[in-house]
Amino acid sequence: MYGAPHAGQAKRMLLLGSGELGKEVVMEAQRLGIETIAVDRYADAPAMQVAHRFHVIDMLDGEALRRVIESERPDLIVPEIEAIATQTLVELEAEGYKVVPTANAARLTMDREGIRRLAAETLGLPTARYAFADSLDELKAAVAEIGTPCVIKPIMSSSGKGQSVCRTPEDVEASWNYAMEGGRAKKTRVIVEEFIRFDSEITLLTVRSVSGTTYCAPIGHIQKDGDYIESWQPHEMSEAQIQEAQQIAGAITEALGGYGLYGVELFLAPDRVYFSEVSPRPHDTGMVTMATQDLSEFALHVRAILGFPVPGVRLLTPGASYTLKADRDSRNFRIGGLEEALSLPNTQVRVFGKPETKPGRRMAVALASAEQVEEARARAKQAASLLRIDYSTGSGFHERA
Ligand SMILES: Nc1ncnc2c1ncn2[C@@H]1O[C@H](COP(=O)(O)OP(=O)(O)OP(=O)(O)O)[C@@H](O)[C@H]1O
Ligand SMILES: NCC(=O)N[C@@H]1O[C@H](COP(=O)([O-])[O-])[C@@H](O)[C@H]1O
Ligand SMILES: [Mg+2]
Repeated sequence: MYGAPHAGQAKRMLLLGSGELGKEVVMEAQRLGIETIAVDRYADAPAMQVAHRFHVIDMLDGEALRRVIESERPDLIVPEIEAIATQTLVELEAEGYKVVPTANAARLTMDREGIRRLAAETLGLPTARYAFADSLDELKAAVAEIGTPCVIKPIMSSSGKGQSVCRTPEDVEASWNYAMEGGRAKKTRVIVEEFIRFDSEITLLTVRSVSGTTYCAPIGHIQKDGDYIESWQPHEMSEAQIQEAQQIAGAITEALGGYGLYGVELFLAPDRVYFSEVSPRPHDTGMVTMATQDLSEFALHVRAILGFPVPGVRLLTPGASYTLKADRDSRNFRIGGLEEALSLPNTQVRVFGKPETKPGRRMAVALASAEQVEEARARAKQAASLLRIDYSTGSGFHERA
């Protein structure tokens, strides 16, 4: 039981990170009458535009994080990105705050080392071979140990930022420099991973709730430069592969605990399924569920974290998503082509409302459903290709249509 938003007995949810995924979480929470507070490092972030109120802080600053949380006293703290002062979340949880799914899950997934060591060393799950390095010299030694090609990533980054494939020992320095520019936190540590030649890769959305653990139909996806551009559901897999994937997802999510939706990333290789990483929150490739499932990944997350039942998830139709990305820096742009994109049957568009473009920044996504996955993929791709970003060289003032 809880009261109305803004009333004394409201249930308050505070999001740490306010991107496109958080925006949908806020909207789903509001459907259940929750008071929502969005936090991020910049103003006008997508979730801030739909939340009851917002705060702009550096979420890696533990003191600033504590101040905001103590001033809002939320019932639920919902991490939406990785780069947060997670040690402060661990302390706040010990003081009685509820962190979703748990503060430890946020802490372990914040850097690639925590989650990789848990998966590979504690749980014995199959992963790419890996090593860590804190300097260029250490990286050279790590690459020699793992061999080339290998993938080099800052331990704290997401959406492929700072990630590169190192094909020969001569590439190591360029990979190191790229990682140093791309990491989100001021950390110099990187992970080197064996390059896995997989047939395909999937996200297995896994929901932990009072009703137990439920798996969504597998989502296939394609990544470019470490960031997703296209996803579809269901991804065709053998029964044996599905069993293997669910076993891995069950093991890692049980170890992280709590209630909520997890996005478990897996590589499907001819000989086995590899664990790659896991988000203790809705996943970008899972945006497709807005077009395919009775409950989207966002609705599922909200239900689970509020302690409500999730008796099951139904896949209503095959579907696909395709992203629209910017290619340059601008604060003065317009997104167009919705008339054309939406003229395609069974197509939807989400425009995130980010105030600024950057090279590679995801600004919108096209969603489509169809009787067959391939048809949905073609339709989502076509819809996204009809969307466009116009970069005005005009006055710098917002133009109002
Ligand atoms: N060891 C590997 N072998 C082969 N490909 C890899 C490897 N590691 C990563 N990749 C490719 O790069 C993509 C992004 O890697 P990863 O998920 O680790 O990065 P990320 O920055 O955490 O991305 P996101 O935040 O979008 O999940 C993977 O989905 C996969 O396509
Ligand atoms: N792969 C993780 C992911 O997709 N996260 C989503 O992107 C936002 C950051 O976008 P930005 O970098 O464009 O601000 C995050 O806030 C989250 O919604
Ligand atoms: Mg990933």
